[in-house]
Amino acid sequence: MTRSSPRPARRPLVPEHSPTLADDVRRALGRVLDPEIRKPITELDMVGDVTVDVDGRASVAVKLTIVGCPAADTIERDVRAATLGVAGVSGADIQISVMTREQRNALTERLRGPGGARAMPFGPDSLTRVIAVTSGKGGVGKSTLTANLAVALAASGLRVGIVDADVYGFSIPGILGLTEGGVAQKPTRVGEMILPPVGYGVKVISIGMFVDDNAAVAWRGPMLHRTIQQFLTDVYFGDLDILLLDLPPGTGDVAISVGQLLPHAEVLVVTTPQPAAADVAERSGVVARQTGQRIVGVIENMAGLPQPDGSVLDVFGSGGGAEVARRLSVGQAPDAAVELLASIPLSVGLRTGGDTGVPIVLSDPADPAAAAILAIAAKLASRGRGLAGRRLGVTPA
Ligand SMILES: Nc1ncnc2c1ncn2[C@@H]1O[C@H](COP(=O)(O)OP(=O)(O)OP(=O)(O)O)[C@@H](O)[C@H]1O
Repeated sequence: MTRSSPRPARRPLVPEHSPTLADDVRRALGRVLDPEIRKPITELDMVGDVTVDVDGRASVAVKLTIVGCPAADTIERDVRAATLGVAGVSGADIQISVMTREQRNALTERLRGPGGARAMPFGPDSLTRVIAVTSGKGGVGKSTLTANLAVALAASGLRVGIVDADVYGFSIPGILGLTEGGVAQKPTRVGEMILPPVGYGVKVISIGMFVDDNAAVAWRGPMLHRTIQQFLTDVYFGDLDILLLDLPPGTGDVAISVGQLLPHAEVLVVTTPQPAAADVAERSGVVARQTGQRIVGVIENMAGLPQPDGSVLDVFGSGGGAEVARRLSVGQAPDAAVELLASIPLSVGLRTGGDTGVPIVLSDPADPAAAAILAIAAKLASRGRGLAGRRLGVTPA
C-alpha cells in the first residue's frame, strides 16, 4: 500500500496576519522610551499600525513628534530591536512618519494637562525637590559640582533635571557632553513645548541652547526673569525627583528671580577654602534666605591638592567652607544650623572630565573629588525634602 505524501500547506495569496504576534510586538514596544520625553512610545501615540504576516515579518508604523526629530535614529533602532526580540518575529519593516498638527496638539495636551496648560510644575505642592546651587563669586566650581551631583543622583535611580540659569557662564551642556563643536545642542520643540536634551540620564535646559554660537548674553533683569520663568513652565521635564538650578554667581537678578519663582527651593552654597571668599559666599546664602529659601548646606570646593609624597597642598588656603557654614548658622534654631556637607579636593580628573564632557563621578568614581561628590549626592538623596510649608491635601476631621 502506498501512502500519499501529506499535501504541503497551501500558502495564502495574501499573507495572513497574526493578531497574537502583533499584540506581542505592541507589548514589546511598550518598553521603548522616547529618549527626550522619557515615556513609552506606545503611551505617546507614536505607534500606529502593527501587523505580522504568516512568515513572521512585522510591519510597524511609527509617528515621530516633529520633522527632523533628533531622536529619530534612536527610536527606529530601539523599535526594530524590540520588534525582532519578540519570539516568532523573523523580520521588521519600520515605517517612519510624522504626527499631524492635531496629533501633536493632543500629545502636548496629554503631557501638560488640558489646553496644554502652562502652569509651573515646581510649585510648593510639587513632589519635585528643587535645589538651587549658588556661590558668592565665579569660578569656584559651582557648575562642575551641579553637573556631577546631578549625574550621581541620576545614576542612583532618581529622575533628575538641571536648569542652567548661569546666564553669563552657561557651561552645563559642555560638562554633560551636550555640545557639538563647542555649541550647545538645541532642544526639540513640540508645538509650544520644549523637550530638554538628556545627558547621562539628566534632562538639561540651558540659556546656551538658545543663543547662537555661544554668543554672549547681555540681557537685563526682566528678560532674564521671563527666560527663567519660561524654562520652568514651557520645558517638559516630566515627573522629576530632583531639579537642580545652576545660578550665576553672586546676588544679581537671576538669584532674585529664582527666589521669587521658587521660594520653597533649597539652596546649596559653594565656596572655596579661601577665608577671604567667605563674605561673598555668605551674602549669596543670605539673599536666598531672604526670599524664603532654606539653605541645605555648604560645599567647599578646590580644597587641598594631594601631592605625590602624600602631603596636601592647600592652594586656596583652608577653613573657608566651615566659616561660611558657621556664619550662616548664626541666629538659626539648632535644627536649622547650616552644615558643611563636604570639602572637595582639587582634582585634575574633575577638571578634564568637565572639559571633555565625561563626568568624573561615572568615569572615575574612586577619584577623591568624585568620591566626595558621590557622598554629597547620597546624603542629599537620603534626606528627602522637608514638608514644612507644604500643603498636604488633608483636612483635619
Ligand atoms: N575641584 C576641582 N579641581 C580642579 N578643577 C576644578 C575643580 N572644580 C572646578 N574646577 C574647574 O574650575 C573651573 C571653574 O569651574 P566652574 O565653571 O564649574 O565654576 P563656576 O563656579 O560654575 O563658574 P561660573 O559660575 O563663573 O561659571 C573649570 O575649569 C572646572 O573644571
